[in-house]
Amino acid sequence: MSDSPRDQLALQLAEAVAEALRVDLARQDNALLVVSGGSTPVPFFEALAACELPWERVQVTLADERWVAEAAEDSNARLVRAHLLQGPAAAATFVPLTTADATPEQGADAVAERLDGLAWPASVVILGMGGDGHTASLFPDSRELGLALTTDAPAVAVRTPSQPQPRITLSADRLHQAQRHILHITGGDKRAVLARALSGDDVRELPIRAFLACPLATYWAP
Ligand SMILES: O=C(O)[C@H](O)[C@@H](O)[C@H](O)[C@H](O)COP(=O)(O)O
Repeated sequence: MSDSPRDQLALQLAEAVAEALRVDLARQDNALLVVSGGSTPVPFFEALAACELPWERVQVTLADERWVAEAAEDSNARLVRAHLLQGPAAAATFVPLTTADATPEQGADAVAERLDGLAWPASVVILGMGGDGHTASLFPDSRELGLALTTDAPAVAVRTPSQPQPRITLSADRLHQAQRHILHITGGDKRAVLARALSGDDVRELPIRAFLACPLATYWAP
């Protein structure tokens, strides 16, 4: 791992997450980690995979997923398997968010059942953020954003004009069921979006706002 600010941030974040998991595993049988996809998390995944943990007692799931085959380039499950579930970390229990169903609407109930069997509240939820203030797949232009922000169902199928594929996302309610919330972002543009989010309260404009009062630890590097 290089000594670039982003790689150093990934290392810090991995150490903090590993310590949080250790603390929780000292008092419970299993600990749940919820991670986001996209490009930002890759160095964090690789740094966390190298951390010493009782991985067989760690559960990992996703904050959201594109409804594509796991072999697809833009599958978040593929990203997690390729960069996090490697070496000793391969012993973790990974729960993906897609099924063999053709659509997320058809698969949502089966995904909800899988999720309910995990060690909620999660030890840590790692959120990313897009330039439009979306997090997980809570997109400002999703028809289902209102539902995803208000339902107590664990997962919601979402279709978003700005996104090429249908997606499934953990609901805001389920994402709130965590002991620690971390926002992992990089670059000046996202820092500016976060500053805008902090200066307003319309969650539908910038859905990341649904998590700013969690409390939310932000890990940012230029
Ligand atoms: O499935 C996804 O894409 C993520 O869960 C999404 O919410 C991501 O965190 C943001 O889009 C940021 O993505 P980048 O890290 O690629 O900028």
